[in-house]
Amino acid sequence: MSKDSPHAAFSAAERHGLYRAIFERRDVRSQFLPEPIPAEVLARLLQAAHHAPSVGFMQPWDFLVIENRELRARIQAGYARENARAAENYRGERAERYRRLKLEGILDSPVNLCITCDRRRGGPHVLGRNSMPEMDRFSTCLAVQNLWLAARAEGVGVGWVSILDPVELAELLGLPEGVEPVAYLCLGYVSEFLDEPELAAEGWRQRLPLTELVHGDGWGRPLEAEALALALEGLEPR
Ligand SMILES: Cc1cc2c(cc1C)N(C[C@H](O)[C@H](O)[C@H](O)COP(=O)(O)O)c1[nH]c(=O)[nH]c(=O)c1N2
Repeated sequence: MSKDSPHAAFSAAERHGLYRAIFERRDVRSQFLPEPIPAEVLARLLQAAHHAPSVGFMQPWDFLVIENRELRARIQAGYARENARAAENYRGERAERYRRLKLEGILDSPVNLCITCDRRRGGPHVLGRNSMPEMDRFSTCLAVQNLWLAARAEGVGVGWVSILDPVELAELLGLPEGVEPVAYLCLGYVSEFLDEPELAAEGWRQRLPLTELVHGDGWGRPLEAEALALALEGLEPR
């Protein structure tokens, strides 16, 4: 343990770097640059993803690195169809606003990555998955987040596209039975990382106050720990 890191904490500079990645990570759709991501950088991102926690150490993920433009164009066509369907959920001004949002960068980014969940991995009895079988999907999401944060530290933007028919996507990617697409991601360097989520900047939805989301000994009960309540109120707005 080093002198400036009691209780095995990181140094102040290291902590700063980690929190920077967390607070400055963005979902990127509009700011992709076409230049390729060097193989060493992409390899580091995949390694970060592979070091995510997983239920029973199941490691249910696989990573499909998708470069072929023709395949990506077919995936984007599926997006366009699904997005038109999604737009029908809105009326009037909200519908107009929805149609103006750019919600994918499938062809603008130099590479796409599909992170899948192999529900069969580790056999029928995975430690920790007996009562909550969905834990494999949640584990896969943690791999996504590891990659997303590491990418921010590397200056690489990531955009998650979920406006896709999972059955069609699985077919296009030749996924075997029992393997599901969890995250379809667009990756590339960017012209800028926005200061706030694009949906907030576009006036679609704002970040909720954290103080309203932290409860005490039960839903809706106030925090017993007064010091924590005060500390939450004292946080700098982000
Ligand atoms: C599971 C999941 C699925 C999606 C997303 C995220 C996640 C976690 N997001 C990105 C989402 O809109 C974004 O994370 C929030 O708006 C917050 O912005 P930042 O990520 O903080 O920039 C997203 N964005 C988008 O433009 N098209 C999409 O289909 C999706 N799908």
